[in-house]
Amino acid sequence: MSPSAITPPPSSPTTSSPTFKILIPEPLSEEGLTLLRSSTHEVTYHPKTTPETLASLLPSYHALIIRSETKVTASLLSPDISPNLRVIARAGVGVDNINVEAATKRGIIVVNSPHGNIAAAAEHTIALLLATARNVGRADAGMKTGKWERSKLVGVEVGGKTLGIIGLGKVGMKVARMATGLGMKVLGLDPYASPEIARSAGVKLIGGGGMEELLKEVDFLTVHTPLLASTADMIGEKELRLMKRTARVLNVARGGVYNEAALLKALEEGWIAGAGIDVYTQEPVKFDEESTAARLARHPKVVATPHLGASTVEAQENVSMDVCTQVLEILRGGMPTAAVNAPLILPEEYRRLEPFVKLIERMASLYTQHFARKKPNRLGGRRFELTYHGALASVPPPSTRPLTAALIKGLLSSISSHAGRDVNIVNASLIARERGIAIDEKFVRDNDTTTSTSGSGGEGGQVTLRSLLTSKEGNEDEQEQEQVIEGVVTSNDIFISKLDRFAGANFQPEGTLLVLRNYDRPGKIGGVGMVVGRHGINIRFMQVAGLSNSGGGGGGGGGTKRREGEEVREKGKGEEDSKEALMILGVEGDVTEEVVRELTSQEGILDVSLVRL
Ligand SMILES: NC(=O)c1ccc[n+]([C@@H]2O[C@H](COP(=O)([O-])OP(=O)(O)OC[C@H]3O[C@@H](n4cnc5c(N)ncnc54)[C@H](O)[C@@H]3O)[C@@H](O)[C@H]2O)c1
Ligand SMILES: O=C(O)[C@H](O)COP(=O)(O)O
Repeated sequence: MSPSAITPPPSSPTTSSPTFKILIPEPLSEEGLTLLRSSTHEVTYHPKTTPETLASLLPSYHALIIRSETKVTASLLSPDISPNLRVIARAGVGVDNINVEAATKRGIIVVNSPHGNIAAAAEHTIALLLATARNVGRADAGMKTGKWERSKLVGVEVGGKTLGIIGLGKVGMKVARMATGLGMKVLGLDPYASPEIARSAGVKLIGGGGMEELLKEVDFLTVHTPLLASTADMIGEKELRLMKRTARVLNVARGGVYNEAALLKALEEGWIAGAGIDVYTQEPVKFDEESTAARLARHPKVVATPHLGASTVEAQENVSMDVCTQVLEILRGGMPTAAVNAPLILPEEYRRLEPFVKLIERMASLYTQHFARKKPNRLGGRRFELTYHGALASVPPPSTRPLTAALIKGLLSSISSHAGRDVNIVNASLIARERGIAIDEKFVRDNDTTTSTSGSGGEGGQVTLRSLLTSKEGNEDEQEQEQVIEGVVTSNDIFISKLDRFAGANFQPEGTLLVLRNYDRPGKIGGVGMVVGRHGINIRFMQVAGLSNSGGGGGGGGGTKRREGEEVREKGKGEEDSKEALMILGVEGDVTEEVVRELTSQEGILDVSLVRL
């Protein structure tokens, strides 16, 4: 995945391997732990951390990997308790134990493993279905205490019976397919389910408002929705009273989708025949407190398991690898594959956007370091326009959020005044709004620009970053009114093709660059070479860009405009000397302030920017 997509280490060069701190306060499969330990990061694995210990540990951690028992509350997510937290990873599906809204406000990415334990959860549902139908729990408990009970434990068959499934998502659909395989008739209720997919799995989808119809008809009921405000207590007394007295219910979703008190009453008073329960409103269930959850778990008509839906070797390996991979990716500035609080970007779509993300981030960082270095606070009050040409314009992506997030990140990464927060896909637009940075995007389908990316195999393209002042301030330099950078993606590389009024050079935006604006006269290159050589700095490459014909913004083009102080230095030179050029040097070595000062004082050098990308 991306080497440099969204969240950089704090003020560290992109080439180094930073060390972050990762905390795992719950059991996690060894595969992911091994992956984490093979990285440069510091991994703390304390699988039995109490909430109090968690609060005391969190301040120094950048990543938190949890399962269902750790409650990540708004207070744990306050900046004083978790100031460094960048990512919360849920090694599983349900994120109802994480205050996702509080995380989003702080730009903390929440990721999960949406597929890793689906088969396990569906199989466990079927296990509870059969166990409930055939009294497997009670029979086993009896045998353990020496009881040979047969007549008391006569069960029912599931073949030919009707199963109602509320929530036809990943787990629900898998349960449906398994149930039809057992010869069951399946009714489904899910306002968002696709009728075609349901039909293909042999499910009869009940239309909106069909809950009553479904409850009256089913012999078994299973719920597979997430726990949300809209699904909490979805099956309560009213619903349970509608069911057949012989019906059995299953919960492998979340404690709370059935009202536990109503369920207990239904079992005690015989409105239904039994239940298979894996999840509870109180976890772990406190048996000594005789809570409703404990009474349900102990009830003779209940087959109870202690939240084992995802507890298979295979599922735990899957979720562990899924989230650990994502955590490492996020910590190195890349994109997660399953972020809960970021737009869904399919891996193939992200692969397509990745070089553009990298290009735009570098263009924006170049912008800040070249144009705004003397007045970084001037980023606010500017409008940034991203114009996409070529492949991105011909087939626009479903979401450009990675691109605009890369813009904000690039603009702000070289100045550390964005309230200590990392910029990422989750919080980029919020940070931009706070800083008064406006962003526009345009797609231009012009054949000319695609030809400029020849060799790109159709996946290349050009991006123009144009920055405009939203309000003209009294003493604003005319050259600051509109500033332009153009960049190009070819199949393998990214280049800057135009910087301000200067084009004709194609340089790779990486490493340390010296950008010198000079009068286009002989001898300049030699003078610059002497200065950097004297300071032991190697020149990796050198490119010269001339004034572009179009002018391209930057104060109206033409190239004859001088900035304050320039005329004094150039006094006495002829008019032909005033034509400007841009020299871009890729350098290696310690470029100090002194080097920049010396270069600036060279005759005919108008301006020097030191850019680190
Ligand atoms: N017991 C376990 O160990 C275990 C393991 C895995 C998943 N789960 C739980 O299973 C649940 C489902 O997981 P999933 O991966 O299938 O999720 P999913 O997002 O793929 O599916 C959820 C489905 O619920 C539907 N839904 C939402 N509100 C609804 C409503 N009011 N009425 C009917 N349908 C509604 C959605 O449209 C969606 O199709 C989650 O709560 C998850 O935490 C539990
Ligand atoms: O939502 C889930 O993925 C399951 O409930 C699994 O929870 P667990 O990771 O605590 O087993």
